[in-house]
Amino acid sequence: MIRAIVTDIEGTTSDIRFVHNILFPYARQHLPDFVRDNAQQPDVAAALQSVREEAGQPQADLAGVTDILLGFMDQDRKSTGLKALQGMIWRDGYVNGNFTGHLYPDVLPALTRWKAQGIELYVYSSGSVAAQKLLFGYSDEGDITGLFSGYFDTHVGAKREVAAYRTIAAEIGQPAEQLLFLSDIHQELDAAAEAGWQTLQLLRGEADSESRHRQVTDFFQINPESI
Ligand SMILES: CSCCC(=O)C(=O)COP(=O)(O)O
Ligand SMILES: [Mg+2]
Repeated sequence: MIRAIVTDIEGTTSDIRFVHNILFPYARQHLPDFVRDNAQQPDVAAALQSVREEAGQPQADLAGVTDILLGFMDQDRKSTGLKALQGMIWRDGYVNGNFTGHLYPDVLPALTRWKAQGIELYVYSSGSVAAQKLLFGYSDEGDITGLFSGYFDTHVGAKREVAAYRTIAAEIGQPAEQLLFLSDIHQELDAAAEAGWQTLQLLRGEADSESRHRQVTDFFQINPESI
């Protein structure tokens, strides 16, 4: 019996093209000014220092750390410091109405149904918890953050690491076999399965013949009672 569902965002609840064609370019465009204007704020300073350490350049000046961040963006590196800064930059974009968080049309009805069935809903994304709350708070369907009982980001570990799923299970407080992870990336599902979780792969685009996980093309095909 599934007690909680944990969902990925990019490629699962939301179109990869929204993240890569809207969010990432917005963050890239505003990053230099944001770093220059906010570097003294404690949360920004902490994220910048984390990026410097991750790059092995603890003394990098603001121009240097900005270059490091632009390089991390080019690599789509799931850096906790970069992700924190992206979330801070996206806030203005959401609040000013430049964009809303993309949701596939099947997502809200399914989440609402599962919640009504007594299943707790959580998010696990490489995007920071703040960025997750913005995407769902300013979504195409309005503020749907009330559906979620909690959010996890790379502070619990990377999404391809088994330990991250053990940590999340402990925080949710349910046995791993009663947790269902939804993701488009089979390597993330491999890690969750190794931690004892149930898994389902969302195929929103291309097929994935290397995957050993059950596959669906939308949330409507998911019945937690039959897993
Ligand atoms: C929170 S929306 C932005 C998502 C993001 O920054 C990202 O890197 C995608 O990560 P995911 O783990 O959702 O695939
Ligand atoms: Mg994904």
